[in-house]
Amino acid sequence: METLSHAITASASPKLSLRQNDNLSRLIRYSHGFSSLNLRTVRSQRRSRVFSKVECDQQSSKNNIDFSEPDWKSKFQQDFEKRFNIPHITDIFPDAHSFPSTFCLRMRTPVTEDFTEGYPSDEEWHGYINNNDRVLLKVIHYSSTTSAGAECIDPNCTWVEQWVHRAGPREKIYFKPEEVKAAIVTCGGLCPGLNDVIRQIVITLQIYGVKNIVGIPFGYRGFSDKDLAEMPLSRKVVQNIHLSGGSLLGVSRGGPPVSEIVNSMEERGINMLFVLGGNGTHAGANAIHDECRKRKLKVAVVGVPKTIDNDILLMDKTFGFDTAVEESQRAINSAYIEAHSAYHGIGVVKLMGRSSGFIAMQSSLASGQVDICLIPEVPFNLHGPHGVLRHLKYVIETKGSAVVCVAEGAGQNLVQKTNATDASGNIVFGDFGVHIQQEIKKYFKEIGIPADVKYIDPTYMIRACRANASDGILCTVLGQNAVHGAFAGYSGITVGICNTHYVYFPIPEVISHPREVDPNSRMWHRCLTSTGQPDFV
Ligand SMILES: Nc1ncnc2c1ncn2[C@@H]1O[C@H](COP(=O)(O)OP(=O)(O)OP(=O)(O)O)[C@@H](O)[C@H]1O
Ligand SMILES: O=P(O)(O)OC[C@H]1O[C@](O)(CO)[C@@H](O)[C@@H]1O
Ligand SMILES: [Mg+2]
Repeated sequence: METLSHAITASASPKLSLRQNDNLSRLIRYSHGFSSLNLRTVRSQRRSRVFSKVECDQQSSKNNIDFSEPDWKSKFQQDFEKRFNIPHITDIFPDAHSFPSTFCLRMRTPVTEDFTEGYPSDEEWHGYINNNDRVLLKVIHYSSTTSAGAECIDPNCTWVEQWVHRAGPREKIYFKPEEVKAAIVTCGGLCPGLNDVIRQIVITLQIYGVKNIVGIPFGYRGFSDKDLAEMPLSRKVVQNIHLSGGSLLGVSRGGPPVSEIVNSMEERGINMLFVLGGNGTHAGANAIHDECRKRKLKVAVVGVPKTIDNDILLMDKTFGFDTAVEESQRAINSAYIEAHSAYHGIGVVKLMGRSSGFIAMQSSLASGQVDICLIPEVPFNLHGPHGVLRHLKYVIETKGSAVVCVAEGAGQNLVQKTNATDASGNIVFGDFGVHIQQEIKKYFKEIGIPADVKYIDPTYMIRACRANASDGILCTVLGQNAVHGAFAGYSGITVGICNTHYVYFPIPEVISHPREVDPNSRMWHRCLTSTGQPDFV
């Protein structure tokens, strides 16, 4: 189905200025409420077309939204509620029994006995979340589509409350702890905090009374590779794992088809699966959830979004991102010291972030030492009167040294395509860091100004480390909430932080496309204010 946003971005007029790009991105957001879309397509097309209001109107009618109808807002909200409904076991097992929760913090001792005499509970305790509790997804009321970062639904930017489900322990649970076999799997690239999340999932499962907990080694591959044995997990095993980075279970890209994964889950008797990973992993988790439903299996599949790239939609941030930004400071500071101590020193730092520039933007903001920040979401020229190199010359002439921070995915139109993909099918990028370093050297040679260029690529150092305190807390809450969601009978969901509150999202809504830096957002504008860089097109 061609979605509204898709259609908006579907055709082209090459090379937009930063301001034009801003307009387009604002209007993409403008349509976002109605549809999901493939952002890979949008990103490549986003720079290629200016959007008109007439077209928006045309498209909105295509999507059965007529803003002139007096009740369009309630229709939108009903549609939103449907989209953000979180799948529940009772959807396929209407007669599924629920039980009083075994999760009760008033219990004096952890559950170690069998439940032969019934489940322990404390009727006085009121620490549960009501299933009807909701959290506001958007908290700003923009009065105009021209407001910075405006995310509008209709041309008047009408305030429309959008509610999502609050995460946390429920009073009724849909799994008997003694019948649960829970499995945890970590997929994709490494990310600070994976061990913290594994640890909290295990600890919380045990508090519910689950004894059969296993780790699946090396991502989805662990479901199919007969040489990889599942790892029994307990509080004792995970007690100190958060003190080091990486994943106790190991990670991998690629892996078996979904049907094989579900076959393996059936063979092993897994009825709760916790999946830690990024957008690819979540696409897999959702497919596993669908397959389990197709086979009428009473299984809860719950995701915990993991990515240093911060490219998962709708959440304040993903765990590991803060730590990656913090680690990046060392690279930027080294680049600054090298550049500052050299005659006409230029430090270039390349930071990870496959298709989203969040790490580069936030790291530049945090350091205060960056003069030019280049991210994939904002087009730029290297050469020409408004190009990066001309501005670099100006910085050298006025400040004596400069620091350039580039995101891994920036400037891909300027480097040779690799035509390679990794085991999961992700495109392997050309090395823009090396390219810009060479271009800077060439340019200064050509104009006859000496320049001492130092290139730093910290690569995996920003993610192969232990989570910082703030990520540690985030991981703790997300891990616990993942278990609460599974026991509450939800499946095909993921946990997130939304306006500082914790929520459950249906998986498809957070991965319909990778989240990107909005060039019209206040945060990008703040970054520009901080670096002092101009528009490079
Ligand atoms: N559309 C999909 N359907 C099913 N499985 C998928 C899909 N996309 C990716 N996967 C599987 O998910 C796993 C992880 O995917 P991927 O390597 O893209 O990492 P990711 O979860 O996006 O994390 P990262 O942020 O580190 O890239 C792989 O095992 C891959 O096979
Ligand atoms: O571990 P790999 O496959 O080299 O992955 C690198 C990619 O993973 C990430 O760290 C997370 O998606 C990206 O920033 C980076 O592009
Ligand atoms: Mg990914």
